[in-house]
Amino acid sequence: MTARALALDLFLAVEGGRRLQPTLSAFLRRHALSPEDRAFLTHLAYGVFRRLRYLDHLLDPLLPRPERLPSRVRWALRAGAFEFLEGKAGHARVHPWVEEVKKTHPALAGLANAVLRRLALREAPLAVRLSLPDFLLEAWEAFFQEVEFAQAFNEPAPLFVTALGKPDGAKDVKEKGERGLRPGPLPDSFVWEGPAEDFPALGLQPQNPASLFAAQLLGAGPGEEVLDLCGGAGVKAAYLASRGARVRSLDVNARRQRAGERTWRRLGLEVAFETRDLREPIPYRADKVLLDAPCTGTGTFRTHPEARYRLKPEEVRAMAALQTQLLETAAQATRPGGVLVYSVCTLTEEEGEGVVRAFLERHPEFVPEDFACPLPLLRQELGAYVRPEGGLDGFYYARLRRVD
Ligand SMILES: C[S@@+](CC[C@H](N)C(=O)[O-])C[C@H]1O[C@@H](n2cnc3c(N)ncnc32)[C@H](O)[C@@H]1O
Repeated sequence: MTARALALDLFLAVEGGRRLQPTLSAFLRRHALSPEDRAFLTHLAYGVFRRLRYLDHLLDPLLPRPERLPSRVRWALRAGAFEFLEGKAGHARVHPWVEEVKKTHPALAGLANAVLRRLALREAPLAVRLSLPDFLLEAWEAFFQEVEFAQAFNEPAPLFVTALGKPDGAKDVKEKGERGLRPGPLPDSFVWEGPAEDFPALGLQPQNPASLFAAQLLGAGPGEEVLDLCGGAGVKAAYLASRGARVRSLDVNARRQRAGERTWRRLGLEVAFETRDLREPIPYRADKVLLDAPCTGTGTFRTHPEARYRLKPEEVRAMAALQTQLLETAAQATRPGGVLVYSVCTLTEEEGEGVVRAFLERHPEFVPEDFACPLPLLRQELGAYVRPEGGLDGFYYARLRRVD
């Protein structure tokens, strides 16, 4: 099977509701592709979904009824249009996609050929050029007073890894420099320049620096007790444990927790996992509490490009309501004098400052603390929003101290 045929299968699977990243990983595991084909399939998959709205904008005027075209043919045209945007020469991009169309819809091969040859750049509104939902771009313009940062969601990112293992793991990793590691934007964060490896065997964990900073912001020292709420597979918990904290990680998803537990055990890290729905109060208290809440994920549109076409405005409100409930549990679990860090990998006002502002009005026993963030920021007023540039995910953090 050609990489192009696999790409079309992948596009159809994602159109059918599957998530791009795990589906692509499964395809790469299942099919024996050459390194060049693996790279091509990956590039095509992310590229097409990152530019989908603009690709349709280029194609639609050339198609009498785009919505009536068989899906597989439409995806072949989108992929051909993506290669056009990338500047690939006509013969190298048109013929292979026409051949793919011929295999399943021979009667449409002529149309595909004509459309791919006639492609031309067209003016488009900003949301179309960036392939983002109108409502989100409007909200960002109003809240951040700019939207240029969103261009970065369509650019590839380096692979960031965090050094785990012993508290001096970063030093060990620097000594492994010959493997192609260079320093990232935070302590213990590195850029991995080689092909993917068995990272836990190297004491490394793939992790975006913006995600790592949420754990670092907690400021948990060796021996300190930490509650990691909505801990998932415990990526942040593992980092905190590697720095000597005693971590209890709670999440409603037992499957995720089991996967994390296996990984962290290999690294010799101890994290106490417990499965709980955190909309209910919990019987634990700690001086350091991290709530890395579920969210709409708009800050991770680079790695989950399909999510932008699925997001509905009402989901932002629904997530903010859930985050508000989870924050109540986190507040109860924070001891007087303790620190509560709230983080989300999204850039909406409602799920960031909105949730925290309403929380502070209900809870005068908490005050927001200023903090320095070494990552580039979009806004720092009540908490901070990370600018998603240079491969960083967009994140929001607030650091709250319980002062009663
Ligand atoms: C942003 S992810 C957490 C990622 C994790 N902290 C990490 O660093 O890998 C949000 C998590 O919230 C969990 N979650 C969603 N609703 C929940 C609930 N009602 N109670 C507990 N956990 C919940 C999800 O299962 C998911 O793992």
